[in-house]
Amino acid sequence: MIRFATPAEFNAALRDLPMPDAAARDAAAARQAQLTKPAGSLGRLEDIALFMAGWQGSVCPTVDRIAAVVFAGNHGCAARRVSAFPTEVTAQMVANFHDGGAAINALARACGASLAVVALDLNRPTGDIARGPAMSEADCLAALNAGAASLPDDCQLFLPGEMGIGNTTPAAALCAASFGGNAADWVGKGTGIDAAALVRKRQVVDDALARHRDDCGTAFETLRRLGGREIAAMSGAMLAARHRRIPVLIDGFIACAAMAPMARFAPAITGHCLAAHRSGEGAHGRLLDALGFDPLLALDMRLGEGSGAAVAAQIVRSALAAHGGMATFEEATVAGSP
Ligand SMILES: Cc1cc2ncn([C@H]3O[C@H](COP(=O)(O)O)[C@@H](O)[C@H]3O)c2cc1C
Ligand SMILES: O=C(O)c1cccnc1
Repeated sequence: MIRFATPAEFNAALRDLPMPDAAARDAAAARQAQLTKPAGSLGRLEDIALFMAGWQGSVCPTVDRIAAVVFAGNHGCAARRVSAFPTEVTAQMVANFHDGGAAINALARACGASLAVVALDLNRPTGDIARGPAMSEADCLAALNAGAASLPDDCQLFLPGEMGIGNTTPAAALCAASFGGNAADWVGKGTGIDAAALVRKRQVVDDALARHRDDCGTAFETLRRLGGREIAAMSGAMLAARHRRIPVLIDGFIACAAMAPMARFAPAITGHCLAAHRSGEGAHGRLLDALGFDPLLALDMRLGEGSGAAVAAQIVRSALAAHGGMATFEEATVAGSP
């Protein structure tokens, strides 16, 4: 199991990324060319099947074991009233996840995913990013490692999710530090804030950028200064997944923001990931573009929790069902192209 003992080890793990199995991908492409359909007629389902073949190292990849993990954390900057909801909701929603009543519970059940919940020090919010770093080195490493340790052993597709009142604020700051621009480019309405809260939220992000931007020289330092525990946990989990060649479906704005500092310093990190959807959060389209993702869905969801990833997992299942389950022209004695 991968573990990051120091910030340098985390940054180094980003430089040494395994690549997909090109031979398995080529074999899957050759099979696809034989299936009883016009070439390319299953569109992006065909791309998904090849993506999964490469990462699973198999001509007919399968996706029987899907794992969703929701990471939860609290944020110092939430005291600045940047969310439409109070911070107690984070812990209350964790209880709801355990009781099976949240959207991700229902959507994970629907796509056949297991669901685990990792609550990270909810009674100890991060530091206010407008005034100082979100986390100490030790706190940030602990969060990264909690994420890396959360991946089940035998998982074939990983769906990281998050819950943390206020977390679209650090997410916006991470985007600006990683890809440029300021609060006006990256701050959106989150849970549905009013105009006054939007002004406060932009101020927090601009203050945080003024304070930290020049010190964001590595992925670790960017996450430590501007992130949050559940965000760093998603980063650690997605990086650990790469080292185990487990493909990832990335959810909405916050999950993509967890990828942003890693992608800034190691653009190849996105290679084992598909973007599940474009969420309703205003800047998510811009973030997807910056990461080089073309999302599978656009359903105006803006929830988080991994909910969009769980919906998109059904598309991955369909892609592999077609790829593995269809007959070839020869098997079905259907005439191929002349
Ligand atoms: C009941 C409830 C359930 C949620 N599940 C996800 N979020 C989402 O909303 C939060 C981010 O928005 P903001 O930055 O505006 O606080 C995160 O917790 C995110 O996961 C929820 C929010 C609420 C209120
Ligand atoms: O895009 C998301 O995942 C999102 C947007 C708003 C609030 N919570 C999550």
